[in-house]
Amino acid sequence: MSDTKGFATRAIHHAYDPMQNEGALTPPMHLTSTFVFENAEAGGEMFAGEREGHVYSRISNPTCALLEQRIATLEGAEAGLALASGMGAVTAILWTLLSPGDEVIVDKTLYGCTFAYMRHGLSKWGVTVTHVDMTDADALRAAVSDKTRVVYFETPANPNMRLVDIKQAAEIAHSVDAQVVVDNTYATPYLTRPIKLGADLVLHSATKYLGGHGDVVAGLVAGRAEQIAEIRLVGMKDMTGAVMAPFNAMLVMRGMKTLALRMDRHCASAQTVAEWLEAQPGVAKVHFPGLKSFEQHAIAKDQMAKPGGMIAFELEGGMEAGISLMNRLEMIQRAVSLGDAETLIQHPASMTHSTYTPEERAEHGISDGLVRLSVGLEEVADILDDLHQALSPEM
Ligand SMILES: C/C=C(/N=C/c1c(COP(=O)(O)O)cnc(C)c1O)C(=O)O
Repeated sequence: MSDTKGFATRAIHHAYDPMQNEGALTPPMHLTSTFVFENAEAGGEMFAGEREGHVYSRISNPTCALLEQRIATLEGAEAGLALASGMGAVTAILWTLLSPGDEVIVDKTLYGCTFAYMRHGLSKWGVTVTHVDMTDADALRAAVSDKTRVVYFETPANPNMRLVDIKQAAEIAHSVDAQVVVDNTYATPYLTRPIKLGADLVLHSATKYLGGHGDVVAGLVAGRAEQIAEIRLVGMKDMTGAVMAPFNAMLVMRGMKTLALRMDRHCASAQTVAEWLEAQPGVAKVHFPGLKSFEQHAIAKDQMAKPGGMIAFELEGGMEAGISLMNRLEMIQRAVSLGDAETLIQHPASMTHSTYTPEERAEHGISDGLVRLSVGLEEVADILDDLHQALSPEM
């Protein structure tokens, strides 16, 4: 399938020909841990990198290889890499790129475990981690130096939705030859393609929108072929071992076939829900890229094809009101993760971002009252009804 076809078509057909696979419409799963060499010399040549082919599934696997080609084409990258989880992707990249004495500059708001890895993992190994509000270009410009190896951020940021201008951040990072690593989990390549805007590497928790059905934990990376090969052989094979199982690759590929369809629905419903929430008297603030009140609304309109399916909001009654709202919901599920068919709600301060101390949460813009909503694929009227009854207990 040539890369000239549209997004949804490539998500379904790219790099797979049924007639090369016994006519099977869906790709076969290679549930094998190892691969046989035709002779001893061939085995030696493969280990030496002198011969193409699969050696062992902790290095590569044909089912994962097809998924890697799919994420590469959707992100507009040369190559892709499939890993066991989003954190597998984060750690495999950064262990490969960074050495003691290096500096990584990260945005002020990161997913909780990414924050913990940066703050309590990398920094133990002599890497300096500096948090910067990357929505402020002058702050980023002032922070980079010749010791900066990586500039890292999420787009939008989990959980408060802050949006970094990718093109601008990449220009600043490249002015000191730093690598730009963007976590595109929230937007997906359907809404934003960071490589087109100057990023060097893109990563995903494919657990989320790409898998899209709450049935797999997985990670993906996309970027230049040479760099992906290095992350595969160093960060994935040796330093983390965070490899994706072929069965999980099948689940993610199956999810990706409907990514465009699902994102259209997530975005449309989230816009309706965000506007409804903003009009409710008990709601103090709604953070959603599709709202005119959103701080980086102009960047969102420019950088995102649609505003996404994630909303963060705060109630007038703060954390107590947020917890009570969550406990009164009947259809919307109280669960972490995001990007599923089911609408999910969670409380970052005590759940996904509990890795931050209260002081760190205050410093990083994660208020105790913040509630995070992953708007699912149910009828939007049913989502609104559930929120309405939970917000107005006297009903
Ligand atoms: C429970 C998990 C949540 N998030 C995860 C996550 C990861 C890490 O992805 P794995 O969970 O390792 O696939 C990486 N990058 C981003 C922007 C994420 O949101 C959550 O927020 O609810």
